[in-house]
Amino acid sequence: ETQDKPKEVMYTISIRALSELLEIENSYMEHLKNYVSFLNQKVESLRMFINSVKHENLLSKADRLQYVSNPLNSLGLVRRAHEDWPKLMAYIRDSDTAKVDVEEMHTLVNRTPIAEDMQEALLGMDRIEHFYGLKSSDMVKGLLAGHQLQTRMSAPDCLALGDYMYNRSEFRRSAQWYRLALSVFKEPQNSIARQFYLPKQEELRRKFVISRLQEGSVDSLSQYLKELSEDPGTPLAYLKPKEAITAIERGCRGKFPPNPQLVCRYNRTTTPFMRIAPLKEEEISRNPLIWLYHDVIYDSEIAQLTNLTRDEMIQGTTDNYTTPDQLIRLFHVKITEDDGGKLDKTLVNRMADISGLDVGNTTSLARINYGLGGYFPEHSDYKDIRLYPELNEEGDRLMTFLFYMTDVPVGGATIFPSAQLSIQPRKGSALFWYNLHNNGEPNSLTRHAVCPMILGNRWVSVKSMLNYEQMFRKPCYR
Ligand SMILES: O=C(O)CCC(=O)C(=O)O
Ligand SMILES: [Fe+2]
Repeated sequence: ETQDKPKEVMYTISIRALSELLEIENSYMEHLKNYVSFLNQKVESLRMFINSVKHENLLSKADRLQYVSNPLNSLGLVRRAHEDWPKLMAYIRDSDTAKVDVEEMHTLVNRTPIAEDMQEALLGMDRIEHFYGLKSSDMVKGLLAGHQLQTRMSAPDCLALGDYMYNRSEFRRSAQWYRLALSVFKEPQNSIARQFYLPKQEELRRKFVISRLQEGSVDSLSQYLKELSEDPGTPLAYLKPKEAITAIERGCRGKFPPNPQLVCRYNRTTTPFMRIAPLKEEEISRNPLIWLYHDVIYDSEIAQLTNLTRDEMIQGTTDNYTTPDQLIRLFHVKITEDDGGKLDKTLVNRMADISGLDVGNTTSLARINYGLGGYFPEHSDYKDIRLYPELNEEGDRLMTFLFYMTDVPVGGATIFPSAQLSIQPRKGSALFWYNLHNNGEPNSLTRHAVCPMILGNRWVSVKSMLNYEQMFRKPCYR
């Protein structure tokens, strides 16, 4: 436990890092396989030894006396006791090959997630279930928001979620997960899990009933026991009023009205560049002003931008942003300063060409990778100069430019809850919006969020441009 962990210990908050954890598991399994084949050899040798010393028919005292009356038998017996037994004990105890594997496995265990990582993974699953209003019995079967995966959840997974929900006082949900754990646990392929992780079935039943009692009453005990015997797909009754769904949740569930098709055209006019290389441009909204562009970043550029090692990225948290509420981990991020690589400059110049804005000494480019159930709560990219007078020098963040570097098949939309807009990432697209009104005041309709990730590997590249640099370039939109 006390061994030093690597600097960046979280895996769950970026898919890139999770793939590293998978590599670690692969080598763990390699050593475990070696160890098992070593054990097999050992078992084989020991079995041979046992077979060479057969005493089955020496059950009575008379038989035994007869046996040792034979000097060859007695010699063998004494020699085995003197020479073979201690050798066997040493053989059973250790072996250099096994030691190496066991030590390696210890090292790998020390590199694997800390308790926080486990909590983060459970939180991610919690969001997926809650934000999208999914049924736990669907999730167990790999059915996520209408998308069928070839993966099923195990009984220990269900139990972990049950305990997690219970500890967060989500008692209806914990009861559902416990009931699911019970039913998955009965499946034959879970026999190992049964031995390793699961409390007895009775314990799970008890946890279910306690969860129900937390919100219900002892008078209804027989009803809860009846629920327990029902199919785990039957939703449990609400014993507490159901919470209303929030605007963000509605947006993430695809309940916003479809984005109005305002204009879709080839832009040939904003800058001289666009007359040579016209862009597929969609006007998404007039207030706030939002445009979406397609095919503005090449696959080769994306490959280069997303080729980052663990050491190069840091953990992004909400305290770096204007999110009001709780501190949460957002993603892994790499921030390139203004004098960053050649490719960064290319991208920044492209943003300037597309937007017609001067990107001068802009804020830095961030490359971001989201993780399991990764979520960015509602926030603004502007800070509001009236609240932060120190921004007077450079001005607030006039606009935000977002490159989508991957497709996100399920979940992970960028949404503007007040403006009721939702944009699904498409590889190579870019989203661009004004955070401020023409008079420089913040437009609160630009507050935005990222819906919890369900399926995929979400990479974006983001940059903001500051207001005062634009004095001579910003066209006045109305
Ligand atoms: O990932 C996204 O879609 C949005 C990122 C974002 O809002 C930000 O970096 O400020
Ligand atoms: Fe943002």
